[in-house]
Amino acid sequence: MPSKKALVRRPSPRLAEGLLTHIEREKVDVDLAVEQWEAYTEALRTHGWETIEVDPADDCPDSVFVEDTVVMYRNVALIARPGAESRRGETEGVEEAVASLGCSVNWIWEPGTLDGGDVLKVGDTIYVGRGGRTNAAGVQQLRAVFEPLGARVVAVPVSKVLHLKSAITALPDGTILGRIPQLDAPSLFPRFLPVPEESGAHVVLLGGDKLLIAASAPKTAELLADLGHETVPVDISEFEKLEGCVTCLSVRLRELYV
Ligand SMILES: NC(=O)NCCC[C@H](N)C(=O)O
Repeated sequence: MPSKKALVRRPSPRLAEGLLTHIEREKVDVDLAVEQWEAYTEALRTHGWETIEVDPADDCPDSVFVEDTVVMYRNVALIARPGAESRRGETEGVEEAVASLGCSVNWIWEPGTLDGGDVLKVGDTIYVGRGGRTNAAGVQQLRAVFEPLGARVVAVPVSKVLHLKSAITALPDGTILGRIPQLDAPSLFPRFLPVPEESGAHVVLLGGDKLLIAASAPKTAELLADLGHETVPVDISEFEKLEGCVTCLSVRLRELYV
């Protein structure tokens, strides 16, 4: 059954201590971040999504980036094993949340590591980035869970950005959005639309032609509007300072059977 529920997680008071890999640290305004998070969740609700708050994980600075903790395929959840040890404490609350929604639950086990930000679904194709956070064992375990359900898993090397979805996401028609210089192997993607801004590579599909996009990507928003999409900009500047993007602040559950 189609469903429109989205998991979100309130920012930790320790947000400003979040991990950084590819950018320099800038001061994060935690109060502003909370306001931006409220506006982000409100934008989801305005477009028909029921937001479900996972119990906060205040000791984990990066816990607001809830996308990294679980991968959903239909009603099957795969609990991640974050590549960064400081993020491992984030998964417990998410496991409880998906189990209470009636999802069947699987886990990435040691020695596997996998971050949800490395997983992009386009129809029944699941692209998985093998990079700084997701290792080969994590890729194998993801395959073992989802291929029997009919998914085709395509592994993609990622070395230039934090996660695969830092570099690309997909439009509702499956066109991949991104910037070629950030990709190790752009030819793996069959239909590719280059975007003018780095943060323009990230869209959240809200349903129909509606796309949530960062306010920091106005030229991309214009390009997408010109192609017939309706764009919904949200300011997530404080999360961008921590290598976050619009996708990583929620997990959309589109096919629950309960
Ligand atoms: N999926 C995502 O893009 N997640 C962003 C995570 C940012 C966080 N500071 C981290 O390094 O794990």
